[in-house]
Amino acid sequence: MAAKVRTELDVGADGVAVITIYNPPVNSLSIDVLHSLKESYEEALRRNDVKAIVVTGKGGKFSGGFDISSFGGVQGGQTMQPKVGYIAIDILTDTVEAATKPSVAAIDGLALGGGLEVAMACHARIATPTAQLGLPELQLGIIPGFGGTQRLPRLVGLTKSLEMMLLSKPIKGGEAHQLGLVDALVSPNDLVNTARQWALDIYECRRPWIKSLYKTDKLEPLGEAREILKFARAQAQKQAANLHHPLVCIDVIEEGIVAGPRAGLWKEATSFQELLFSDTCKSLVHVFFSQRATSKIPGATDLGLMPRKITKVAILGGGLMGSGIATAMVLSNYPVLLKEVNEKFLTAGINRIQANLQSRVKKGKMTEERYEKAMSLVTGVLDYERFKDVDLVIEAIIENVKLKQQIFSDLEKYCPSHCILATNTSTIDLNLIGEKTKAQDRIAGAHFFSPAHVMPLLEIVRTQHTSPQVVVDLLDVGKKIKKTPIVVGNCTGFAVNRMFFPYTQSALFYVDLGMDVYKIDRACTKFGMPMGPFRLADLVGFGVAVATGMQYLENFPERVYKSMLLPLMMEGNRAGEATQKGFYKYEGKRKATPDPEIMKYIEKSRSMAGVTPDPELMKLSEKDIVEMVFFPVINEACRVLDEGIAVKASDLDIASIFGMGFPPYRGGVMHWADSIGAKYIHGKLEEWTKRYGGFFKPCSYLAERAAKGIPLSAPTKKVQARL
Ligand SMILES: C[C@H](O)CC(=O)SCCNC(=O)CCNC(=O)[C@H](O)C(C)(C)COP(=O)(O)OP(=O)(O)OC[C@H]1O[C@@H](n2cnc3c(N)ncnc32)[C@H](O)[C@@H]1OP(=O)(O)O
Repeated sequence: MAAKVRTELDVGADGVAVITIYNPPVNSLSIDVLHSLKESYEEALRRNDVKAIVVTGKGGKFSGGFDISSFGGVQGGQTMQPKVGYIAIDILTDTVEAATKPSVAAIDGLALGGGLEVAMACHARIATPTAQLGLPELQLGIIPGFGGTQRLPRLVGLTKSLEMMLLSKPIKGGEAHQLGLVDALVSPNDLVNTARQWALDIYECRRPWIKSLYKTDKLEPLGEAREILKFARAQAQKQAANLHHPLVCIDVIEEGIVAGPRAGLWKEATSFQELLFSDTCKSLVHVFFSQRATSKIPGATDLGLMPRKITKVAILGGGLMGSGIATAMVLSNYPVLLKEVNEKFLTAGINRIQANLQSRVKKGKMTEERYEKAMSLVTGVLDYERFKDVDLVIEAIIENVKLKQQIFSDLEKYCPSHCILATNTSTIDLNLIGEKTKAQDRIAGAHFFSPAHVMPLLEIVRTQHTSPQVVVDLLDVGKKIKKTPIVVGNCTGFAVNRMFFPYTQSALFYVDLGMDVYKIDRACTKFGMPMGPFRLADLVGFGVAVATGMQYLENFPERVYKSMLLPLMMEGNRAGEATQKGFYKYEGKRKATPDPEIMKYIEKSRSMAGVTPDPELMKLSEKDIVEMVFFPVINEACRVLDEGIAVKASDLDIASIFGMGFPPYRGGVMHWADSIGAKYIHGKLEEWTKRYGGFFKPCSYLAERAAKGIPLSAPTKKVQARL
């Protein structure tokens, strides 16, 4: 097939024209592909030797949907957009669905977004059991724009279609068949032939010729439909109050039900166009590509290295982190040796893995059989005897430098010479940990986030000595255990915790200055954080927060605010959620209630700090509070970039979303910062430095970019010193 041809038309002796979509890697629907689809259709409709049409995708993938990489060009005005409704109405409704010849979609692999919408415009759909069908457009800040909001409810009913669209959740071929979205399930080998026969059967009136757009049998009666839509609106607002596009999606569906599908198509087309230009869409598309870019690492993944096979993993420490990591590993079928120092701790560790897996069984995410299989992969040990054939060790013991140094020198003795020696430390400099070993090139960080089997981020840390092969291997393990990896350089706190630290630090500072704990948390959650800094401190536990604070104090004394609030509260047996009391009270399961009792600690902390409460702070709006909490985070993110700890700004966006819970629809911390502008951020930090001191001092990277008007995310030309 010539590179320019985007669909291929092949007419068989049976009179069926097979149109194959071809646009690797996922057969996305660029405007070129869509034009070519229209031309292929017109040709098939013109030709007398064609009775019926089959649409399919090349290479076992129907289509991954509209070409997301073209969004930027359209948003920036560099690419011309087709007129409103051209694709959904002119091509898919008036050419494909209204054709005088029947068409059948043959779906293998993916039929997502626009891909599924093309398939739904056909008169029947044949799929393989493993095919994925869905309308995930909302996760990109848009709504389905090729008729999906109208056809999906008519094929599977309102409730199921809302679930699929609002949660951007694809379904497998089997479920699609049960729901009626797919007419038959066949193996990949039989797919196109079955679809050909089906198309001929429709042509010869042996099967019904169905136009999805005008189906009504699956639609709930109007009154019931309105109730379902009302409930969906309430749910959408509850889940993401800052998001507008889910509500637009519901409105568009409603229009089709109330005013008819053609009116629905028009409303869909105009709304799609508007949403494409929204900040939410720009941010979410940025996140889509940034997430895929995290595993492209200069000096590692561009060297042509193949990941080595990791057959056996050992984990040191069966505490919360170690057992979580072990759970993540066995869930992806890695055999795990779990090492502890005594029987009691080992049993506790294994019990934690069991509990993690059992909770999946209870939620219906895992069968008992899978559970047994996963547990059979865990072997508990008390010494290093069985470490002679492990390929990867992950140390997950307490944050004690001396102990870690001893362990790493033991590991060097007992593990084979190719074995990767990784640590899950969240803050300690890797060069310190590896100080007593010679295996410097095999030492790396594999920093998981708690709970490790749930949280999606994996921070892979490399020192100047870590070999590129080790980075490639860890990226591969990360992919296999379904984590989003970011590769960062070595320093205290690495990238994620370095950014995280000022989040709580600034909040503690404002409390000493007179601001209300709960007001700060509320402003942050309204902004879109899953929890504010104080609720988060409760969750992490004050012990961990204070220990981390000490590491920072040692390494970055000039920008650590020495609040006494956490130590004071710990003295009063308030150490966070685990002790049932922290900044909040915890009575029911995880339910946090504000507690006026904390005032006595706050007053003491304020008097020890010797700061005078600032009455100006009481007048701040929620927007101001968010800026005061997050601008120091941006400042630190800039330092992390400047020092070469992170390779690119978009990695920090992903780190902030997956590691801190920063709202993805704001695009991550650096993307958000650029939407505000370096100049404004710099100005504010300067103002606060004058008023409150050095904690806020803007770093040189931020100052320079603000002065020159360069976006904070623009690539830095500096040599990446740490990588
Ligand atoms: C008008 C319409 O209603 C609007 C739309 O259709 S919007 C698009 C709706 N479709 C989607 O949201 C699907 C987005 N894609 C995905 O979820 C996943 O990529 C996938 C499930 C298709 C494949 O996942 P996976 O096999 O893990 O591969 P993944 O690494 O994600 O993607 C492979 C490559 O295809 C690219 N890609 C995937 N979907 C794409 C799309 N719709 N457009 C352009 N490129 C796409 C990725 O960027 C990646 O490129 P890279 O190799 O250069 O990094």
